[in-house]
Amino acid sequence: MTLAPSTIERLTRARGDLRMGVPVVLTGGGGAALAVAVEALTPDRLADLRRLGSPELALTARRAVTLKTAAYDGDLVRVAVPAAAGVDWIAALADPADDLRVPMKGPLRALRDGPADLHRAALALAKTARLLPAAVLVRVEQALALAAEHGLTLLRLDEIAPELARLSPLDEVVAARLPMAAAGAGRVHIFRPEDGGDEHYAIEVGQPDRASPVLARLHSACFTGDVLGSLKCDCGPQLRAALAQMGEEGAGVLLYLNQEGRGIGLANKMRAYSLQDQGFDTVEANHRLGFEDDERDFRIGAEILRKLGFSAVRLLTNNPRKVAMLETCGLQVTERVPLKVGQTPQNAAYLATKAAKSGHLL
Ligand SMILES: Nc1nc2c(ncn2[C@@H]2O[C@H](COP(=O)(O)OP(=O)(O)OP(=O)(O)O)[C@@H](O)[C@H]2O)c(=O)[nH]1
Ligand SMILES: [Zn+2]
Repeated sequence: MTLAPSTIERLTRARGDLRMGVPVVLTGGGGAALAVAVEALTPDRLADLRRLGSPELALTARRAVTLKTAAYDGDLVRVAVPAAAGVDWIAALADPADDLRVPMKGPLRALRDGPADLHRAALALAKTARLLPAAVLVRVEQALALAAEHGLTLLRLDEIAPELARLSPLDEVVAARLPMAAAGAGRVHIFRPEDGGDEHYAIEVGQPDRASPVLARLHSACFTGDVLGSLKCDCGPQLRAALAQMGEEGAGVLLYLNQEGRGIGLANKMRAYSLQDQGFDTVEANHRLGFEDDERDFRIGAEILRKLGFSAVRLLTNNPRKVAMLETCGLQVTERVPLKVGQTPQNAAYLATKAAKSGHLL
């Protein structure tokens, strides 16, 4: 009988739990803790956690810079949650929305004793659940009994670490013909990751020859640009120009990767936009939220290309990192084809920041 969920299945379940505000039990390094995502933390849950121990707030080192708190654990900080602090106090540390209005959040007591592995895992899970990278943890003794009694998902660090590091296998679910304005002979393939993550799409134009380099674009989802015609970025015009060029050449492959907001999700991207309205640039906004500039996993694109039988590409991009990552993943990039469309007065500063800070070629 193998009815019990596997590690990958429990990981998927844990992401759902975190999004709903349900605690997840993490064990490893000789200890155990209950973790709740800050974004979904309610006063009742916080009170329940306090009955078990002293809550600690885990934030990334990026967020710690804005809070002017030393990140003793390198990539993260553990802040002691005072007895009088409520959900609002915790949320204000995790979410930069009110940083400018309420700049003084301290004094904060950053913890430095003991390992931070459980906190690190909680932050990794929150990120993959597309939540703010912030979690409240309470150390517990009887982790197994607690999980069993309350029906909580239990994850052992040694079993989830390899899963979090590796690329989840992607399976093609279905493919169907799709005539498009830009390219009549289109075919859409849907790929589904086994870890319950977002599906990704491949749009094949014509019948590209697998024996020679294919004109390819790895396009990250941008709901605001692709669908709404946002003037803040150049995504929509890039998407249409790439399909048009494939249509003109009669062959190509466009991957539409659901890595909205450079991998932070649409809600967090909108939080970043709101910070941009306060005067921060695209990179600073990500950092204030606690993210890296770019949280995308480019291995996904490489894997889908390989699954479709492609080993060499002419890549439509202005981003040298995409070229480098594809090559690291074993795909040959015979040519970088520039894609310069969609410049507007509203996105000039955004594109200049990408060139100055993220190495994009103007
Ligand atoms: N976090 C964040 N994401 C943004 C912002 N503006 C656009 N994006 C996202 O940035 C990504 C842009 O994707 P791409 O156009 O494929 O990638 P790129 O790195 O710009 O490279 P090329 O377009 O290939 O040159 C999309 O996922 C957008 O949703 C922003 O201000 N903040
Ligand atoms: Zn965009």
